[in-house]
Amino acid sequence: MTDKILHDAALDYHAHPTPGKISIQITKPADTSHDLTLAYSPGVAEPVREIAKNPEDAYKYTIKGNLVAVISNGTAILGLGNLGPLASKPVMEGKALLFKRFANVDAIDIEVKHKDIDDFVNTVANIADTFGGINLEDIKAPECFEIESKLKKLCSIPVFHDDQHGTAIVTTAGMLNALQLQGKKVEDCRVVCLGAGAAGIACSTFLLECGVKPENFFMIDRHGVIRSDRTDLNEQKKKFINDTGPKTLAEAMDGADAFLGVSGPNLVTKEEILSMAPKAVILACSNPDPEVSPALVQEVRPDIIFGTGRSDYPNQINNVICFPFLFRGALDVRATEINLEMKKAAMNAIRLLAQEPVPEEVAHACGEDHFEFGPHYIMPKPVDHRLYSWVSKAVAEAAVKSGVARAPLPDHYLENE
Ligand SMILES: NC(=O)C1=CN([C@@H]2O[C@H](COP(=O)(O)OP(=O)(O)OC[C@H]3O[C@@H](n4cnc5c(N)ncnc54)[C@H](OP(=O)(O)O)[C@@H]3O)[C@@H](O)[C@H]2O)C=CC1
Ligand SMILES: CC(=O)C(=O)O
Ligand SMILES: [Mg+2]
Repeated sequence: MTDKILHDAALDYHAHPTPGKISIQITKPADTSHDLTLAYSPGVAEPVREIAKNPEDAYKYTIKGNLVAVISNGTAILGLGNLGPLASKPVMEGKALLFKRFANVDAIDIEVKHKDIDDFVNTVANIADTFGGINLEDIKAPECFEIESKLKKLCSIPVFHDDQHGTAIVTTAGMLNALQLQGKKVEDCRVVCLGAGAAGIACSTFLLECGVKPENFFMIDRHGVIRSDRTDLNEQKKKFINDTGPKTLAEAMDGADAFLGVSGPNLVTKEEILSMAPKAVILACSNPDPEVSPALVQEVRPDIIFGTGRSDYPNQINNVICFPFLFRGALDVRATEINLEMKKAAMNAIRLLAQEPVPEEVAHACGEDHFEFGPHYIMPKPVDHRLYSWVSKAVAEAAVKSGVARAPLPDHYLENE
């Protein structure tokens, strides 16, 4: 598809037949005066009184338990930058669409104008009880770290910054699978991460948690490798200081086994790709335009396993493969938070599902005849219905096991055991 055709088709899709991508539907009869007596006055007073006595009853009588707020301030919209809250609305509506389509989670977008971090935090904290969970989205670093940490303390429902943790879960699953296919041991690999923001810091933390050695790991921002001789590092970046040699992206890429891009478009050169180790891995996740073009990598280094954040190339590495299913599991057991155990469970479920035989209908939905675990299929497709049971169940079980569930595992998770 040319850029012009995509531009026109995307605008047409968003504008027609009704503007936007989501709407609200009613779930109870509202046709007769009896229906209205129950739905509104006087009947509605009964659940009001019950919830006033016992706030947990909000889960019983309202949509709360299946409702997620997708909240942004528009400071890091995909890889497009700080374009403000209103411009982020199509992305947030998109996340709501994905929540509903893939995991039957009702989600509503909220775009927040604010003066400072506390203004944003107070706005979100003051409306948090409406929802069963909060998905923070496209909030730039380093503010996102303070925002998430303050909100976690103030809210009794899961607060999850998707660009940090959803991205960390999918990139780690993709990286581990790709390295396995290339016959490389993660603990021996030299890994480069371009991007030290919301996604970069969280992805790097998770990769180190899952076996990458700190001495083999190079994080890079606009000013080069994160090293101790830099005077401009924030506290999160300082955790990734590596003084073993490289100062630039080009130096770090020389001999690297893996590259993770969570930065911006077209930042990696042909020479840098050529200098990577044999059978390397590149996950260029910047949206909508990756750090390096798939065509270039295919042309100069066909031995490299390559993934992007987009759905129109093989190996989509995008947090859509995680967040709908992760929240499904968390909501199903009324988890109070999304902890490390739940994130690891999601990562492993995604990673292992990719190694299973793929139903034909999944391949057909993606315009292909067949998918098989290999260089062009390292991750499950978002349309794979098995993500619902695999990831949600793993997350719910981990929540119960780690003591953050307020409800038992629902029966439907136990049915296939
Ligand atoms: N595929 C997926 O699922 C996801 C992809 N992403 C992508 O990751 C990217 C970053 O998102 P996010 O972390 O939320 O944004 P942030 O604004 O929090 O972080 C951006 C990071 O990228 C670095 N960066 C930007 N431009 C350059 C450059 N020219 N050279 C080197 N480093 C650069 C910044 O460096 P500095 O610190 O010096 O400013 C910063 O560390 C976006 O493109 C986004 O689309 C994000 C989430 C999910
Ligand atoms: C996918 C996503 O969340 C992003 O690019 O910001
Ligand atoms: Mg995002």
